[in-house]
Amino acid sequence: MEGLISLKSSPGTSLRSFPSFNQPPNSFARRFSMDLPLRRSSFPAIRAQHPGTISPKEEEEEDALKVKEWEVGMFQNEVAASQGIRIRRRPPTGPPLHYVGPFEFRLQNDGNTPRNILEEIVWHKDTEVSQMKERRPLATLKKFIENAPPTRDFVGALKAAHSRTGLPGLIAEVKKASPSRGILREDFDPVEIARAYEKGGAACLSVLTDEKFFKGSFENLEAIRNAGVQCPLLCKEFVIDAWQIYYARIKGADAILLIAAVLPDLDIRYMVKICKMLGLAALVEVHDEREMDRVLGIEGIELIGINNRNLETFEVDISNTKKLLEGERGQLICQKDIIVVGESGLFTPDHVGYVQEAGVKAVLVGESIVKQSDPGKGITGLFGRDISL
Ligand SMILES: O=C(O)c1ccccc1NCC(=O)[C@H](O)[C@H](O)COP(=O)(O)O
Repeated sequence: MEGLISLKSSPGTSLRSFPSFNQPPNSFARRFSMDLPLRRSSFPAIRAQHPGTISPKEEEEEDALKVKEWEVGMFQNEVAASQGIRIRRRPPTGPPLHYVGPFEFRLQNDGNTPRNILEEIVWHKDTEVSQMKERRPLATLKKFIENAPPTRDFVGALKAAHSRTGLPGLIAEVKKASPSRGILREDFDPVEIARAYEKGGAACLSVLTDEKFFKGSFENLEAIRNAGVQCPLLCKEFVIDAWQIYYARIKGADAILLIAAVLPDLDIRYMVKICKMLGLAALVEVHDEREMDRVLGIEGIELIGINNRNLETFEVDISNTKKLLEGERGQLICQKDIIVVGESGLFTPDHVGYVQEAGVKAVLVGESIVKQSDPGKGITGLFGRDISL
């Protein structure tokens, strides 16, 4: 457990028992992680419609639910840590003071400061997603899905491009900015860039939907889909909740990213199943051997991305792809017929050749092509030849 929690009773009050965070994770955590946000969402809505109609008892219930939700966050952190995941799902300081009633609540650890950029993104995402869920509950999303156009075959498009060109199939990224590089392109028109990529021979596109850190959006994803771009689309998000997968499907995604550095095994298993149910491909991203071994232990994975960028330090090293595909891991990947995508830091035909030699059948590239005045020609530069033919 991260640090110590001290609960001091205020004068004249007795100390209520507070659940231990070291209880084994069980259905409790799962139940709350799925149901709670939906139940919570009704409270603010009711309050908005009927101001002043929430009784003290209901308010107490709402607070109790928020406390439970915070406990779940702590469970999730513990489960994740046991799998070597360093990213904590939520800040360790817990719910605001009034949620714990009469107690003074303090954490004696490193407080609310994220340890690295990935953790900062995840903490922000947690707040963002709960707000989005309140505005559009899952039940509403499910209705939209019934009328959504069918998904396109993301993995099939990569395989077809690889067989056609003899080169890794390209997932070209529509990326305006990044935490490590800042703004990559000032005159950023997502649809124009997507069309240029398609014309340049990209098999699939990756569209960043995170607004705060990457200046992307779900509107960009939707606009590209509605513009008639044929390449299947990857929703490049920081998924922490199954709700986001449903939302991505509605906004036109054909595939979605799941990051092993953020998601415990059980979440990956569960989310991969949801993706299948919705007709989406899941690109499960790993960065080190431990993450690769965890993901290889999960049934039903068709697509693994090896990120050459360490998302905690920004360090990029393309030899990471080779390292993770050597020996038994590479053999197991072949046996399981998994397509591997080499991600990040690819700028030249030599780089592409290097990761292809290591065993990838696809590459995911952003910076080197999005920065070119004609991103389609950027693709020709990246591969050393025109791959649209
Ligand atoms: O790109 C970043 O700075 C970054 C920081 C923190 C988390 C994720 C980040 N990038 C996501 C990606 O991995 C890349 O957008 C993608 O692989 C393309 O990389 P590149 O070709 O190097 O732009």
